[in-house]
Amino acid sequence: MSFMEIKDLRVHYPIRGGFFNTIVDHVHAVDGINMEFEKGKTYGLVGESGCGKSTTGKAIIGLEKITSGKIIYEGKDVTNQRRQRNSPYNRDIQMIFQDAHSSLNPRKRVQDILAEPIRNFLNLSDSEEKRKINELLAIVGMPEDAKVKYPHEFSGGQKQRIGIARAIATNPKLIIADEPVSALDLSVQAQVLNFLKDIQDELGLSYLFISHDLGVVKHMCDHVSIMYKGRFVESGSKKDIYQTPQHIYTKRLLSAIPTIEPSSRVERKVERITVENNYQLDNHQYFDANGRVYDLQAISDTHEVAMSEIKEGVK
Ligand SMILES: Nc1ncnc2c1ncn2[C@@H]1O[C@H](COP(=O)(O)OP(=O)(O)OP(=O)(O)O)[C@@H](O)[C@H]1O
Repeated sequence: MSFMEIKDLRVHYPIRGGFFNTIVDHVHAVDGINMEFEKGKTYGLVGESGCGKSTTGKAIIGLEKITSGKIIYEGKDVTNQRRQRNSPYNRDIQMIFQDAHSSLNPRKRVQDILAEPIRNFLNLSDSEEKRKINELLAIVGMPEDAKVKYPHEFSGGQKQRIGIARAIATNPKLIIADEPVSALDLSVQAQVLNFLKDIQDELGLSYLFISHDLGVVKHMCDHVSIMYKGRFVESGSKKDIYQTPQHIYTKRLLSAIPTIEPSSRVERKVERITVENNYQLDNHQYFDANGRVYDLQAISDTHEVAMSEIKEGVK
């Protein structure tokens, strides 16, 4: 049973120009997407830079204006309530950002950063608030004395943990995680991802996990939507998307995931020999002796994808 539905969501940004700075066109950043969220599940949103992932997340939480479409939360249309301070929707849907540093107020101590959502949404006494702050720090694995420090006194991974503590302060149902680990070192990435999974089980959270990295999404998500130019080209369970992708764009994205599996490394080497026997057209394409053009990203990976990318070419 889903607790939230996104229906035909569109966010179009006006492009202004001309002498009078009038609207001359629109960027269709999000162009008619549908989603459903169930408790305790993680939903991946994947696609290349500029395809509309962040705009989707921001529109859902209310940081971006929606051009059309609806958000139904627990059976109610909340599309126009998203920006209302202190609404149940604002309490239950939280967000964590790629850049934990700039999302934390540098002038506030950790205890004040964490107290803000608590004061906005939970009616606690001073002593209960202090207890809640200690509890949040313990959940995210930070020592109690962290609360008297400022954000700049922490490492990137620790700052992201503080961002997560702030997001879970209101006991949310859904956390929108926009590239939450892409600014972190690889070893810290794994720690934060595993930690997000642990608290998901403990707190019964759902995530909308936004990333350009299909490897990370595979590790985290139950359901995946592939976004291209504001639309979903394909959506399905993790198994569907990774084992039997249908859309050529999904196949291309999958073929670009680096692999450390020895058998795949041999396959790549064979492909590279094939590439060397062809002629390079530019940085992105090769053509073979018959004048057929291959996409570089595709040809450097599995043969199956390379074949499906063949186009009529110019020799
Ligand atoms: N405020 C804005 N005004 C006009 N266009 C915008 C605005 N914000 C985003 N866009 C455009 O909307 C499109 C989608 O942007 P968005 O940031 O959602 O992409 P993304 O998939 O999250 O990319 P990235 O992974 O690089 O963050 C892009 O073409 C972007 O240039």
